[in-house]
Amino acid sequence: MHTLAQLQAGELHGVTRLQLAEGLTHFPAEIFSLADSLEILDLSNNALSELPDDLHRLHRLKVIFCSNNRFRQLPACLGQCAELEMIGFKSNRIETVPAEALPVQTRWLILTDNLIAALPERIGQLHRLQKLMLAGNCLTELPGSLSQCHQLQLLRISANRLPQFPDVVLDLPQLSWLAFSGNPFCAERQPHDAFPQVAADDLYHHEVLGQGASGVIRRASWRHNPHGCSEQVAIKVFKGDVTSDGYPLDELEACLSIGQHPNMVTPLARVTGELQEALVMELIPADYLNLGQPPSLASCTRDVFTAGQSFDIATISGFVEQMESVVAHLRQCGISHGDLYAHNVLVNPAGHLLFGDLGAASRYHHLVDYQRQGIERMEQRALHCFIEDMLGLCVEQDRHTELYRQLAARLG
Ligand SMILES: Nc1ncnc2c1ncn2[C@@H]1O[C@H](COP(=O)(O)OP(=O)(O)OP(=O)(O)O)[C@@H](O)[C@H]1O
Repeated sequence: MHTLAQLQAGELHGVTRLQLAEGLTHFPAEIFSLADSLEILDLSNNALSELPDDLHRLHRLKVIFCSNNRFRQLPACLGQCAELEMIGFKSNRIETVPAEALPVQTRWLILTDNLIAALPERIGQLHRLQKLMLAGNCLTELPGSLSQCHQLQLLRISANRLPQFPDVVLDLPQLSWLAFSGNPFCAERQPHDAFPQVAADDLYHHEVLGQGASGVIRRASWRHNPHGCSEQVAIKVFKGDVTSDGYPLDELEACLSIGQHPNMVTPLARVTGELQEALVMELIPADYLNLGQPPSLASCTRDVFTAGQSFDIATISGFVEQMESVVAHLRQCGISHGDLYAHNVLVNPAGHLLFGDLGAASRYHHLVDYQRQGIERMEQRALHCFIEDMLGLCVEQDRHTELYRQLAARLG
């Protein structure tokens, strides 16, 4: 994080990345003094509603974040920025997306949590678009031209007003991660009356174990254990706000719909009588570690892995087998995960895998055959990316084994 004072004093000369969050109501003109170096501009968490028309003078600008501001329109000046590839305007009040605001070279467009009712057909000209985040808007349809975005791999359209499943997404040859829950065409959430319920004061809440976009997870133990669950459990208290994957309540709905599988964390009980929804689940032992890290700005739609991380081919084959088994289970439940990534996978030293994060899950059992098949093809593509990533982590001496060849052959 930088300060306006540093910028005005000329202390930031030569920086490639600038981050200012000081309640700004106007774009500070001093930013132009960084034009020869600035590549990433983060003006999130201010009170901006406009950007200067001559923003293109920042001629190296590749990434702009303006989340949590007061924009009502996506600024048209973005379209003039010759190098701009990533645009993030989450949680503004954007109603209008002018065609000219979208640079043709855009790879990653984030418009989550705005008031957008329609997107321009221009979107079809964004031939490099890989990631498109539209959850939490007022969309009633998607532009037909979206079918031209042949590079699109990840799409979020949850929590909108789509009256029917947008068939246009079925034509996207690379689409692998789709989330669409929380639209009028979606199946209604179920009461899940048969699912075990507990009262909030049945539990002691302990330390925070982690924090996802949709809620906070703590260790918990029982004051009163009506269903005879394990003594130590985890509790996720869901936040109310829409996330980039959709509504937290749709995540909860998916958790309550998946039953049990050895490679998923078992949901144990729902907490009733509280203002916020909460779910009690099995506590993941501390020796489980994340298999991958979420994509970087550069990798965009693909996970990144820790330098030096490697596995023998038998372990990798075990990961793939377990992952396939969960995907098949979810398919039987009529749920697409929508975020099948190694960063949502935990593994222990014995090679056991746990697949988590149902934030982007969508129920699709009620859709027609060709739509269901299209959705299953997408999840299959995500599985291929997972296999490809795992093979990339294979130790050198196992790269000529039969097992490696068999897995690689499945990628086609
Ligand atoms: N059952 C559990 N037992 C122990 N720790 C857990 C459990 N569930 C989640 N956690 C911890 O909490 C973190 C957040 O989990 P959660 O599934 O909500 O979000 P995420 O998938 O990591 O993030 P996001 O939803 O933002 O993509 C996990 O990375 C993990 O460290």
